Amino acid sequence: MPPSADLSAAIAAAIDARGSAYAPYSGFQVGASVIDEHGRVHSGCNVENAAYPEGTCAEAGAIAAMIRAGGRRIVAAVVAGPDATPCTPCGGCRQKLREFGQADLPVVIVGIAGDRLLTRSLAELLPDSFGPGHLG
Ligand SMILES: O=c1ccn([C@H]2C[C@H](O)[C@@H](CO)O2)c(=O)[nH]1
Ligand SMILES: [Zn+2]
Repeated sequence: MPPSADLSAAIAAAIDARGSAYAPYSGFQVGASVIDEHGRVHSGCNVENAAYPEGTCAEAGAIAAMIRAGGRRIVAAVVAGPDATPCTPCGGCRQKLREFGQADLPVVIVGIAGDRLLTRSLAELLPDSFGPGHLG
């Protein structure tokens, strides 16, 4: 787990990003953030589409922002859901996190006010996963 100051900043960024979510179809606004190997925080929100399957998750936005900024490793991730039920990442996002995170990567799920609801390692969320190492 990163220092609590860094984690606090990442939680604040995820909450802030949630406020930018474009979710007119589900009404389910999500924000996410990642801390990269340099300690920098990157965030994203879900962006839905009238062609429903084209919508993207908040985690994907945060990862895209990290890559754009030159980050290549995720040391912690935060997901901020819209209610008191932990918004655990979808299967696709678990795999996206796997590309840039180790088995012990902490994924912190927070509630409306940034209260920590659940913390799971990436290995817990995605056991026996397939990753870059499989390709040599
Ligand atoms: O971890 C999650 C779970 C759901 N969503 C989005 C996708 C869709 O826009 C809406 C409802 O599934 O929430 C995320 O962004 N991240
Ligand atoms: Zn997802």
